[in-house]
Amino acid sequence: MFKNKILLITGGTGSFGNAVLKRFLTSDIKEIRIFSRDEKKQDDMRKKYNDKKLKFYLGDVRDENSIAAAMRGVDYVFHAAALKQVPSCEFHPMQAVRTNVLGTENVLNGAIAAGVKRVVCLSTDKAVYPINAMGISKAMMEKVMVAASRNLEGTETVICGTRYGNVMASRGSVIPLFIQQIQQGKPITITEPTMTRFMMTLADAVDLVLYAFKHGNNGDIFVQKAPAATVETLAKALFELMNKPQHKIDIIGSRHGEKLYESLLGKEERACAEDMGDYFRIPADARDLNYAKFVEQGEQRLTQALCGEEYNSHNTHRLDVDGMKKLLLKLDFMQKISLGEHADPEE
Ligand SMILES: O=c1ccn([C@@H]2O[C@H](COP(=O)(O)OP(=O)(O)O[C@H]3O[C@H](CO)[C@H](O)[C@H](O)[C@H]3O)[C@@H](O)[C@H]2O)c(=O)[nH]1
Repeated sequence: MFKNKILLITGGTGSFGNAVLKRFLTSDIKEIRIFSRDEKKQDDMRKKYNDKKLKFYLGDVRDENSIAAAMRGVDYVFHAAALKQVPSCEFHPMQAVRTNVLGTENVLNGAIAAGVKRVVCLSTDKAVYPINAMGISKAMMEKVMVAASRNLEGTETVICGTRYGNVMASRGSVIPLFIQQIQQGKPITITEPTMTRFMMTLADAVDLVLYAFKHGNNGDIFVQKAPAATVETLAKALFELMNKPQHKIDIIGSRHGEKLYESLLGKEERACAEDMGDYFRIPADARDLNYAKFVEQGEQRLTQALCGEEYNSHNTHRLDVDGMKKLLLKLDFMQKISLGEHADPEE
């Protein structure tokens, strides 16, 4: 199916890039281009995979020229390059704008100019009703993506997106942190016990992007249905899996730009979203910029949406401690930890 095809992954040295390319390396794809600004990680990947299908492109999504060079001949793009850390974006919001918003514009322009067939842009639940700079910049990224998708008549390009929640056990996230604290005999630091987060594995995130890749129409955003848990439930599940039921907890209060729960679909979006079983598809609003529709006429369906319910980590399926343990044990990382072995966070 991928014979003679070339895939470009922006931000390809990150955990998503590593996970997705493992799936493609075993396909009949001709070439996978890893585009990133991290020379050291590229070098590590080159050695680790040692595969002729992999080509490395040093560049930055902020730099159009570097994108143009990498895009030549490309068929598909997964756009994963982003500044993702909430705290650092909070202190440097213009850096988030440059990479997440303007960088996306550059990637899309480059892809359209090069005649790329499909582009999937990766977004996050933090882009829904955003309150922090990272989420705001990703919400703008989605708007840039949807707007670009409206101007593709006469081209071969399809541009769509995905939104996913926290990736369980990703580097720097709460699961490896709690595990380290437990292993070191230190109290675990809970921000707010009732705070909920969607629980997704890295494999789920890759599946979602591949689903969007196969099924996406111009301007669609795909969301995976996922369970959620409170931080307290997560902590108890880890205590039980690590045989430390009485481990001490410190409550530290929430951090910069944090929400009590995350939303994967706003209520306005949920009313328009198509339920596809494991996924929701949010189609782009197909109306044109006819001002009368916005100002004088309105639309019944959208008015109803204002009274609807969003899809968030408080109202999705809620995991109890046993459910959380089961999900955690799906991760190789967690299986090793529960056996007392060393394990690195999910790549
Ligand atoms: O010491 C801690 C750290 C976190 N948490 C809580 O654990 C949950 C998850 O925290 P993470 O830090 O794992 O994830 P966040 O939801 O805060 O978001 C993180 O993951 C995102 C991607 O999903 C981005 O990378 C973001 O920058 C990064 O902060 C949150 O409720 C948080 O308050 C604690 O209770 N104690």
